[in-house]
Amino acid sequence: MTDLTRLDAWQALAAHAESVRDTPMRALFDADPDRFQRFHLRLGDLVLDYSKNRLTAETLPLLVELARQTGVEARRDAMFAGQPINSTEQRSVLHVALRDPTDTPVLVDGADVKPEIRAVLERMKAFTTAVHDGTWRGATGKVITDVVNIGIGGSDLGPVMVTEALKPYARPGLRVHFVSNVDATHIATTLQGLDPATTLFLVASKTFTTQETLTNAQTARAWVVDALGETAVRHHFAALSTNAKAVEAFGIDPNVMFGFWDWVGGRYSLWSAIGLPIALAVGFEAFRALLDGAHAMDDHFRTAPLDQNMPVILALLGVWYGGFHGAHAHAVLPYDQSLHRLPAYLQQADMESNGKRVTLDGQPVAWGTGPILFGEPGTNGQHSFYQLIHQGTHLIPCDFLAPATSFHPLGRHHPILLSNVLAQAEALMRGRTEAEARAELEGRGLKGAELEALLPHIVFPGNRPSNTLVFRRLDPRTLGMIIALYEHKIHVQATVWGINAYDQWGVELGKRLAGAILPELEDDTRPLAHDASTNALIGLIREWRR
Ligand SMILES: O=P(O)(O)OC[C@H]1O[C@H](O)[C@H](O)[C@@H](O)[C@@H]1O
Repeated sequence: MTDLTRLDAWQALAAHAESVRDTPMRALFDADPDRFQRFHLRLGDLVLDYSKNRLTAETLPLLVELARQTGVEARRDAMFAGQPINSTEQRSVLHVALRDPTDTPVLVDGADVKPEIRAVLERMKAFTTAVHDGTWRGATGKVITDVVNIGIGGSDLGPVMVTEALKPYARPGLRVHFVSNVDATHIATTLQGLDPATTLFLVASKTFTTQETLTNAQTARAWVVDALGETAVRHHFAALSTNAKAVEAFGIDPNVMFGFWDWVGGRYSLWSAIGLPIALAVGFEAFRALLDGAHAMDDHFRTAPLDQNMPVILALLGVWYGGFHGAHAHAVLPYDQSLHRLPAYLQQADMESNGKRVTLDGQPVAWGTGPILFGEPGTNGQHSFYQLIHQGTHLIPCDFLAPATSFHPLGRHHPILLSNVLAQAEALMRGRTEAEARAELEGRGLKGAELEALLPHIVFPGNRPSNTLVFRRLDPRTLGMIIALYEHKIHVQATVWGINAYDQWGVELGKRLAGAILPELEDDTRPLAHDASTNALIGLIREWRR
């Protein structure tokens, strides 16, 4: 691949960045009352305001030119066409096909994948209905009251985030739980208070080889068998996986195995059979609305011109700050308690996708790739880490998310919440100048040395960028749009940086080494041949648990 930093568009952006370095956003707003009009996009009930960014009239065309020169349109189209863009694994990347309700064929190795997708969705719908209406019962004939999804990473984070976000749509009478960590505390505390006769387990694993998931699933299986006998397994376990053989070996009835395919990446899989816990929690109609929202964003991404394309704009802003303003981190700040797991979900989606150090052709990158992503729901974050975002030495672009309406219109809560999100974005953009700070201190009656001593501490540099996503309400469709927006943002950034967003080799080494250490923890007589630190720590654990 060509060196990104040698592209004309990159060079032009570098020069442009220098020329605008001393132009604060505050001045840009003062000079242009139409700045919001110029720098916002709307898709249905979702508005992206990106006007509080370090953008002049020249910036966006230069960024869009960079997208052109790095082949953003061609690679987007290659993804939608089912080409094997995940080149290290020779796989297509087709989460977009999962939510496309049209009959337009999508070919993988010459075969249309749409009929299989439809068939699995139909089976998920039938199963969801059967659990809800009590046709599907436990081994003793009791209706199911609790569903426990056992999975980790992409087989956990998406469904957890969505079921939390869509709690207002939850079906009464059915509780959905999630167990992911191999730490026994997770499954033990989840099973406390559950009745094996009314509990259904979903074993969610694309590969069905993941150690944490299989360990938890075996524990759950033993818990069921202990209470209800071996024959109960087929009444209390279903599987969401691509690995039919391993599912059968576990003893799960193939009739309740819901399949998906290697062209669905784990962290992009909530739209597949991995979404079954979502459908069980909120009903199949709401799950379908989630898919439809994502599809609306897919259509927008596929067809909107680059300079009016939400995912493209979000992606290019990230490239702008990472490449030309020294930003290494990105904050996602949902002012919606229902989205409290969105940052956790996006940590995997973004960092596992774009935490890469070599280009598609294996050359080390000479530019920054994916940022460190973090966040907390507002207003909790304000009382925690916002200090650093306002006055620290790091530039941290922020995404604020805000629903115009709440499902819990209690007293003044929602206006107070929204006043905070708007104020934070305003404060980051405007800051507080020395003159303003001085006037404030004088107003408080301070003067002389006392005033001068406090003054530098209460100056805010401002000019700190943020995007604000405002939506009417957090319904399934809007949530689908927001998730797809981030998926495509990640895709576009990977294209510009020339990396593969769809593999995750970085998680392998730790797994391999854990495989070597496990027998050493289970048998104290095994000799140790690690580094001095690892040997000493194993020795300490052996000693302390004696
Ligand atoms: O669904 P599974 O095959 O059990 O995989 C679960 C997770 O395993 C690994 O951690 C991968 O890096 C993740 O991308 C994946 O989501």
